[in-house]
Amino acid sequence: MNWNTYPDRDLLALDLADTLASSLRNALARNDRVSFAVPGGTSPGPVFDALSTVHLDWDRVDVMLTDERWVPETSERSNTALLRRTLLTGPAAAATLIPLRADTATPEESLDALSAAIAPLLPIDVLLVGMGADMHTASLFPGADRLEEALSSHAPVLLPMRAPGAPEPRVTLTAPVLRGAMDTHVVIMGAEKKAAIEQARHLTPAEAPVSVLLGDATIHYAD
Ligand SMILES: O=C1O[C@H](COP(=O)(O)O)[C@@H](O)[C@H](O)[C@H]1O
Repeated sequence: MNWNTYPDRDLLALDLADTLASSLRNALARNDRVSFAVPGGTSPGPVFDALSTVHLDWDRVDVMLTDERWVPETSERSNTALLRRTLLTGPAAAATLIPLRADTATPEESLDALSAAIAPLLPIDVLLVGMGADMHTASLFPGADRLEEALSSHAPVLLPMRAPGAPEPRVTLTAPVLRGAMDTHVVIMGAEKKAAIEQARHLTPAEAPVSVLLGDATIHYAD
């Protein structure tokens, strides 16, 4: 894995937005349409703010989340709402959002329809993921009920996930989908996450799910 360490979080956001824009442009030069998978949570907002202002052929970009919490968009925990607020605005509003949430009581009821929309867009051209201090990435949490299935090389595109560390059910892209991305970036902030990601390399995927995609990834870090 390669490290990019930034003097502060503002510079990280600007520089990472620039890096992602270059990667998207390169992919757009090769393909009619490009898939771009992004995390939710607290870390990526400023990156999305910066990236949303960049001019590129957003109308040829399919944007999807790496994972979603099974909450309505009115919830402050909705990753989709974060995306609409921060990334899918300005020039980037021309991108197509591929939903990871539908209006059913459980993720299981919508899984087939959500998966069918994602499958034709694989492999992911440009992937940005976040990571929790517990070394989860997307919604691949240590101790989650379907983690073993999601880490398998035969895993389906998308799985529901429930975990002790997650207050609501989730849906998540699985390990083979994340690992198959053409260009992978990880955004982390704070010393606790830096120590966690360094430790993750020496642990099993079940203990440290983020380790499955660190091989070719670039880590973007600021304190
Ligand atoms: O719950 C989630 O957590 C991770 C990490 O989020 P952060 O708030 O620690 O930055 C995130 O990557 C994932 O997409 C999200 O659903």
